[in-house]
Amino acid sequence: MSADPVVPIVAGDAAPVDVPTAATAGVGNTSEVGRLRTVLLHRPGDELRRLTPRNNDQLLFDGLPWVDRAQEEHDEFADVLRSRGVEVLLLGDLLRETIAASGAARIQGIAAAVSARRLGAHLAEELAGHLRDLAPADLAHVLTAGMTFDELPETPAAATSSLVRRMHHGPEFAIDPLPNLLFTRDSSFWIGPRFAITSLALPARARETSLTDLIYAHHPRFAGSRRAYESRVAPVEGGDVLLLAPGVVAVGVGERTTPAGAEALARSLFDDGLAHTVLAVPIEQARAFMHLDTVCTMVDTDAVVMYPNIRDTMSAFTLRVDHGEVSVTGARPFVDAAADAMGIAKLRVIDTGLDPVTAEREQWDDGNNTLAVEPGVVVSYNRNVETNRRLADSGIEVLEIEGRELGSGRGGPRCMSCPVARDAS
Ligand SMILES: NC(=O)NCCC[C@H](N)C(=O)O
Repeated sequence: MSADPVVPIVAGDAAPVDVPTAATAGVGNTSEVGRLRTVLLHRPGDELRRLTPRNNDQLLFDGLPWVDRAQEEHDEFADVLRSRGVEVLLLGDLLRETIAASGAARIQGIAAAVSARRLGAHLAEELAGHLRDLAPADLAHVLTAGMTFDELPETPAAATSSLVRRMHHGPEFAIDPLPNLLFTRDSSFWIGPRFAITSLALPARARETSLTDLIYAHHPRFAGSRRAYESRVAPVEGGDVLLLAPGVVAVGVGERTTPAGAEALARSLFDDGLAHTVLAVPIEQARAFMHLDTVCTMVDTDAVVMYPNIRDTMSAFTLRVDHGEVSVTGARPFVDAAADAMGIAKLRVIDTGLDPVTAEREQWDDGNNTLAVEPGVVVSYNRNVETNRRLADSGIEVLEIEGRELGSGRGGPRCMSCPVARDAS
């Protein structure tokens, strides 16, 4: 496998490091706002049709989306990105192609989905055998939408010899669906020329990474790409990871990413020369603030939009490496720590000036969860009228999309996108 070519970077007051550039054409990402070239989305499918009033909380949705309408909204989102010259990769397509191209990927996906703990060894083996024979599109469907006991293949032996099958109710899941695949931001991210497979904190999402993992490992599109961050020990979710500038990474620590996860990620990025500074940003352990990108996203090379109600309290610990030793300093105000690490005089916080109640409502509806397609141009849900108006008043171009149904999963444009390639900003 080829080594990553390197370019020296110096940012802020940190020691210069060599940050690798892309070794594989069409991948690589060192910024939140550089012109977006390629992005990974997931068009929501039948996995959303699995949501019921009985399981939506556990599956991390706040309601039951109208699925056809959610798909239309998602198509509009993808079209807005395409209209800006962005190549849109769809996870469902990549999954199908990967399974078609690689027997190892097929086995890997099945192994992660079929649990002997739930099904018992006998039924698990039988189901795995059935899945191994499915056409790629059908297997991809099972891996994303899951399978109920009612949908298990009929075999004479299973009807008589599987207690598990006899005792489970038909609509229960033999394989859980993955409705949160929609939020491609969280299960992987690209940093420099490499992809990182994250480690998702909650059981409802844990299996998502088995799919991103097999796609990056086996899809021909990513041949030659190398992995960053191998640790599965502690949770790290992509929504908590912001690439503030080349070599400077902010990591939210709260409901999902833990201190151990942030530290493991930092050490791994330092070891691979992918970062010289990591800012660990404490965020409240609450559903409304589940990831750093629910309260703060970059809208320009030196500007963020931030939930006003935390603006004065957001802080950061600074992690750096010097001669092989990691040092942790702070905590100090996030904007100051970020500006120093980025080597800029000031990190601008767009002044949305909203009253606390409007701010709280629009934060809940992902008003601060913008996706930049180039510096100063972001995608946002249209329902966040006041936040979007303030962004526009500050010179940020806002490309509005409908999020009435998509928003029921509690994620906005940044959550629903995993940039694979951006220009340097
Ligand atoms: N980066 C993000 O904030 N992603 C949104 C994830 C929403 C999903 N329903 C979850 O609770 O994990």
